[in-house]
Amino acid sequence: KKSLSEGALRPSDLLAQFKQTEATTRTQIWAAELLDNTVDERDVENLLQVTGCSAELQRPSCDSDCLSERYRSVTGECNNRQHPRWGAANIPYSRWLPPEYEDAWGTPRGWDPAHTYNNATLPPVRLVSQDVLFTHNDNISLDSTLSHLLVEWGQWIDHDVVLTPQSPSTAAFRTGADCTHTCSRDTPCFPIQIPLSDPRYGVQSCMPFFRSAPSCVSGVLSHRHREQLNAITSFVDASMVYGSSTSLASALRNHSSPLGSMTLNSQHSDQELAYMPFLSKRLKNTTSCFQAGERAHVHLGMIALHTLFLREHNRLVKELQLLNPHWSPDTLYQEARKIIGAVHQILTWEHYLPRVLGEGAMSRLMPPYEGYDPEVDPSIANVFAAAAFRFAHVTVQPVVNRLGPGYTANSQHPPLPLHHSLFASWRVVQEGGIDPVLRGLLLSPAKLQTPGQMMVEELTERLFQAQGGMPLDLGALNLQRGRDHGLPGYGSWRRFCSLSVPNTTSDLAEILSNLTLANKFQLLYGTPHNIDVWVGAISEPAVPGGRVGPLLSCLLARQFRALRDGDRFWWEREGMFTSTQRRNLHSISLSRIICDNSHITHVPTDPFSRTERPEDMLACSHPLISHLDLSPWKEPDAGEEAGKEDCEISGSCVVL
Ligand code: HEM
Ligand SMILES: [Ca+2]
Repeated sequence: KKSLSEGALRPSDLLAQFKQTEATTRTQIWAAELLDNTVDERDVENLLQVTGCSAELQRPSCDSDCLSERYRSVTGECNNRQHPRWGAANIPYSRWLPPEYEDAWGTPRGWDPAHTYNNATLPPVRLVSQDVLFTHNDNISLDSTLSHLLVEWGQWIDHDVVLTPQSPSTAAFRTGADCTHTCSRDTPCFPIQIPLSDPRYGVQSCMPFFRSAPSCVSGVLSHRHREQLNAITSFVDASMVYGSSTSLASALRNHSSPLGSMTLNSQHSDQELAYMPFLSKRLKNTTSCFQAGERAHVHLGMIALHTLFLREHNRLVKELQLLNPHWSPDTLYQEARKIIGAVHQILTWEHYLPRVLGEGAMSRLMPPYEGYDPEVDPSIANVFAAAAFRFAHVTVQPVVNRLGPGYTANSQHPPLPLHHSLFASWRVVQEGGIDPVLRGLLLSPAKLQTPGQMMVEELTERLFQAQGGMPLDLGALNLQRGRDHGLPGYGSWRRFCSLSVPNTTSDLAEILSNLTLANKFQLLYGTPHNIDVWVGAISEPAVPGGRVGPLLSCLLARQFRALRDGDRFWWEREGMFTSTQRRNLHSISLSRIICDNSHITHVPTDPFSRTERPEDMLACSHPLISHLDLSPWKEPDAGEEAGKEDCEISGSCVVL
């Protein structure tokens, strides 16, 4: 706690930590960066052979035994047998539209402030953030029907499907300038200029920004432009719990457990319930951080969900072992992982997406499941990672509410400004465990996105401030990231989605149903075509029953549909689960998972809906908070395990 107040880490260090990747990814991006800075084509050929790029560029070989039919690989490789890298960790994002960089190769949009697009220059991103996004913390409207847990679920799923590594170099390649200090654009530094009108002007001349690392395919001569990389599996497979690399998955497992359990924290517990283990390496000068498959310690909401699912895994393996005492630790681990993966797909598609997209858009853009389609590429699209799925940044509350038993305020864990909840594992350990955070998420409403109330100042003015140093601005980062990735402007994406393309301010005012906002955009950008896609998309009024406009519903639905139809291990696919197992899984609820893995005794029937009063919560024993009945997982006596042995040894397959 003490060291946190000493200003030990700068906000940009924390952002780098936020994007921390594993050794496999790091080797690959170092190699890709080396390639990116190699001028001689013959050297490129040689480097491709010898550097960490070979892992990305070679085709993996896929097993065809029955285990590979039954369980996903950790890395996502071979999910699609014809295209074994589709959806896997450490592959480039797919492109739905070709990139529009400032040059043919990969210079970000807005690199040269005088460069024109459609006869207009691009405004500094910080100016857009100040003029369009900035909202005082107390000037927000609350969502009348959705809980803040729904918002957190979005970020949780984001951590399942997207992780863009930033450049591992901290100094400019050409000049050696330190990216955290320089105001010159020199790759990988792409600093965010502070405009004259900015309250920060005079205090700070630039906000540091590191470009996302290039992927190795950028070095392949036939490819011809820069691509960014996804370090984790794109599938909704709970990779943030289990890891996206075999080494991390193995490190997170307790190998001495006969149950196939996950490793737990050996130093602390939450009134007898487990915590995640600590990272073996500490961030410089800070208290310990939790470790999981992915970004476990970034803020209290994520820590709570990570802890919940870690406990749920260990609860499931125990139950499964009681039903099938003959199962090996590996089988128990894999079966629990498979159930947890299915739970994530069900909660996301059945409970989360309909609220975000609205029932109408959901049924139009996400028709009923018709089976696995090996022609569908489930890889994450660049525009989804760098823009579309960031929509929920404008629905985040500025305060993290923490509540005691009975959903009452408690001085041991008071409400926290959001920036005090980031990188604060110690608060969970020292201030009451995960229960107060979960209760806060269940009882707090989401922030409502409105044209005059976009992103709270906790995020635009105080991001990663806790440790001192000049804070970052999440709105500016999102915009700069889109330019760094060469995302085409708003108009191109409207066209891509077969929506009308605004040419004038009045066209835009009609689409946005807001003349003031359209005028602001006109002043900033000069033309609707150039509006950065993220800010244009979040400015559209929501579709009926949803929380995003038409452009976002198109982009989000397209991605989630591909994640469903292109996943060979989709939970509803014939043969994945028996029909009784499927039926039981379908009735799972996040409230039940909270009841089973915390000390919380009362929960809402529907935890993504807003609950106004603690009295509206139901006791965990209430029949509406239904249990997941695991009896269909019981195998008919010993014969089946023999089948599993067969499966592992001879490759013959037994349907569970
Ligand atoms: C407490 C709330 C949140 C904080 C503090 C936060 C913070 C951040 C930060 C610092 C980044 C990296 C920005 C960059 O350098 O480009 C980021 C990226 C992102 N965020 Fe959030 N976020 C929050 C909530 C959410 C939610 C609710 C969602 C979605 C529903 C979301 C989706 C994303 C996505 C998709 C990315 C891109 C990730 C990547 O490419 O690696 N975030 N967020
Ligand atoms: Ca995943």
